Amino acid sequence: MSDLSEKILRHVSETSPLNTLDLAQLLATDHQKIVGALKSIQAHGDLIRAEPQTSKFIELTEEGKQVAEHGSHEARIFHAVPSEGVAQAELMRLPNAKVGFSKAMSAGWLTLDKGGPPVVKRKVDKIVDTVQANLRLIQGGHLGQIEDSVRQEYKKRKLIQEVVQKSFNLTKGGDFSLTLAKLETDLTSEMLLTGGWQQLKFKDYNFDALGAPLDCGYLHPLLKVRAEFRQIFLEMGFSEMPTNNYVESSFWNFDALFQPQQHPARDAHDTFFVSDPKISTNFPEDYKERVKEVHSRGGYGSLGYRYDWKIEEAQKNLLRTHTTANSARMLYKLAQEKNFKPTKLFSIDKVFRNETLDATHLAEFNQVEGVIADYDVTLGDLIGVFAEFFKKLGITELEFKPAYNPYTEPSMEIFCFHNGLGKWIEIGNSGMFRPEMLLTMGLPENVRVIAWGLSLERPTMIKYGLNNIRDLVGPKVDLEMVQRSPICRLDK
Ligand SMILES: N[C@@H](Cc1ccccc1)C(=O)O
Repeated sequence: MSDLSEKILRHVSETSPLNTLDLAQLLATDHQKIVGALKSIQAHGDLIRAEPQTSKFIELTEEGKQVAEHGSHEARIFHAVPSEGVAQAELMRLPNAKVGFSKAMSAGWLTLDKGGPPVVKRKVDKIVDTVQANLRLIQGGHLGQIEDSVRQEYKKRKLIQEVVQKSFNLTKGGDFSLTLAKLETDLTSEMLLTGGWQQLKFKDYNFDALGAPLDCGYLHPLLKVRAEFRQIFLEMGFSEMPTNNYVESSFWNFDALFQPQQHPARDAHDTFFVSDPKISTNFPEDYKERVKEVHSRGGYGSLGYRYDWKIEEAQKNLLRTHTTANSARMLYKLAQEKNFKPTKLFSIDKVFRNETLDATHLAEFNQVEGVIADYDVTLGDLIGVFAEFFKKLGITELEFKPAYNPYTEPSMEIFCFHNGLGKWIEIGNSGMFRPEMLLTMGLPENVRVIAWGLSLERPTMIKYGLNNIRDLVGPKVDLEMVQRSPICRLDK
C-alpha cells in the first residue's frame, strides 16, 4: 500500500469530513496526487466516500505577480520620470508604457507639457502604489479587504483571475479501514485449485483505460482523408473514374483540354516528359483532326488560337500534370455513346509537376477532382454543388475569385474560411469546360460540364496540424505520427 493512501486513511479517521484541498496542504502534497491516491483507495471498495465540491478563488495572473513584486505599471512609469521631466517619445519606449502612462495621468501623478516636443513631468513628489499593495494583500489571502469595484478593475486589467478548483469532501465509508489489502489483478490456477479466490479481493476492471496500441498496420493520414473524400462523392452519387495511368500523352493532358501547344505549362520546366516510351500514337483519328482544327482554325463560334498545330507535340508522353486528363478521356467516351446520360464523376489520384520543392510543394501530389455533365447546368449549379460538397467536410463559409484556366470559362478559385487558422485559404480551382473542348469531343450542344479540383495534401495538413509537407510525405515521416493519428473527421 502506498504511503500516501495510508496517510489519507489516517487523516480521514481523525477528521471527517475532510476536504482534499486541506489535505493537500496538510500533507504538503500536490492536490492531483491526493486525488490519484483517493481513486486507488476507492478501487478497494467502500472505504472512503468522496463528495465532489467546486470552489472559486481569486489568484494573481503572471502580470499580477510581476506587479506585486516590482510595482504597478503606473508607478514604474512615474519613477522613470526624473524631476526635470523626460521626452514623451522616450518614456513611451519603456515596457508597458502605454497603460502605465495613461493610469499615471488619470491618477494626477504626471503632466504633459506640449509647449514643444511633448515632455512628461512629475506633478507630485511622492506616490503611494495602492495597486501593488492591494495585489500583495490578495496574494497573502486577504481578498476580503479589497473592495468589490477595485476587484473588478483588477480583473479587467488582467492582474487577477478567478480560478475554479474541483475537490472532494471525504468521509468514512461503510468498509472503512486504516489499511488496504493488496488487490489481486490476476486469477491464477492456484487460486482456483485451493479455492483461495473466495477470500481474495480483486481489482476492478478499468474500462476507461486506453489499452495497448494494436500490433498491426496503420493507415497513413492521406489514406484516411482520401477515404473521407471518396465517401462524400459516393454519397452525392458520383462514380469513380479510372486513373491507373501515371503516364499520359500530351494529347489527353493538354490538347484535348484546348491548351495551346505554346502554353508555358507544356514546358519541361513545369512538366516531366517521359523518355521511354517517348511518344503515344494511338488517338481516335477523327477526334484528333477536330482537335487540330479547333486549335488552329477554331470552330463552334470560336476563333481558335490560329497557330500551326503539330501532332508531334501532342504525341509527347509525360507524367500527367492533372487528373483532368482522365476527365477528358471520360468525357470523350461519354460523347461517343448513342444517347447522352447526365453523369457525375470523381477521382482521387496522383499527379506530377516539376516544382521547386519547399515546405508546401512536392513534385507529386494527389488531386481530388469532381466532374458533372448535364443539360444546361450553370455556374450557379457549380456553386450549389460546392455548398453541399464542402458542407460535408464541415466547411460552410466559401468565397470564389475569378481565375483563368485554358479549358474552363468562367473559372473560379475556391476559398474557404478556416476556423482553426482564423483566415481565408485557397482550397481549389474550378470552372465550366469550354465549348472548344466539349463540342470537339462530340457532346450535345446544350450539355454543359462543371468541374473542380483540389489537392488532397492541403486539407490533410490543415486537419493534422502539419505545416511542412515533408512531415506528411517522404522519408522523413515520423511513423509514430501515423500510428497516433486517429480516424480523421473533417469537421473542425
Ligand atoms: N486541373 C485543375 C483543377 C481543375 C479541374 C477541373 C476544372 C477546373 C480546374 C488544376 O490542376 O488545378
